[in-house]
Amino acid sequence: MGVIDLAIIGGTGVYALAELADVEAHQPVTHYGPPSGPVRIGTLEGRRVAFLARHGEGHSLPPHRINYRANLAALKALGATRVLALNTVGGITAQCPPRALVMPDQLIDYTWGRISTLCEEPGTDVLHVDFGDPYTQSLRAQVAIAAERAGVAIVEQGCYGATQGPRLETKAEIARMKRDGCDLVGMTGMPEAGLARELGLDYACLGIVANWAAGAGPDPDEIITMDEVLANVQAAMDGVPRILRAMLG
Ligand SMILES: CSC[C@H]1O[C@H](OP(=O)(O)O)[C@H](O)[C@@H]1O
Ligand code: HPA
Repeated sequence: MGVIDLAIIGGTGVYALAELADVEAHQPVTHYGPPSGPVRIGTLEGRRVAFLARHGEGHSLPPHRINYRANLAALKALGATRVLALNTVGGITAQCPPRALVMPDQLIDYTWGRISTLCEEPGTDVLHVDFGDPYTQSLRAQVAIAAERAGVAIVEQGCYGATQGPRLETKAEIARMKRDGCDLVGMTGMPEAGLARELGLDYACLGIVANWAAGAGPDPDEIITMDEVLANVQAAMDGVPRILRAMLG
């Protein structure tokens, strides 16, 4: 098993990485079960890169049904040590408008009922990992430098609020999250980040802002549609391969 220079987890609207060459599909089954779909390993800028679609390539898994443990364990078993998570998000604060790319440095977990740790089964070691900075600072720095080199604007700070979904939030929930200090809202940021830490993986998140969160935009009564979400993700994704190339090149 060779080294993987970078593993990418794609979220809503990002089901493949077209830039990868010489792609091979791997179907690992982990101690925690199978991941969301095949892990596709190919080359980019001459480096080995893995890609996994978090919700499955046909987007068949809602956020609370994703086997986050299997996804991360599969990437690790295949040789990944650093993981860049792409997360489609709603923007809550003014610096996070639709189509912005935002790399959070903090998160708040509002999810419930998900398996959120490796220490579930009897006999496994009890882990109390440090999580004060939930994203790996060195990887965040690499992404920031790459974005600058590539000339792609990203917001380098923010707090990601992870909600349970799959429904979107109420205006009151978003107002509370804003008071709590959240800049972004998504449904998959946890337990993924916590599990990555337990597995000893470097992990950072690049949030792709797809919409204003409920009540947060200039028109507080705007209805959030999947058409809007997917169109904005597609537009904002334009800069992501350039960032990846600059990270790897
Ligand atoms: C309105 S789309 C909601 C859906 O998109 C995000 O997924 P991901 O983080 O995997 O890109 C969000 O968390 C929800 O799952
Ligand atoms: N809320 C939660 N998750 C999301 C949103 C949102 O508004 N947009 C994209 N993913």
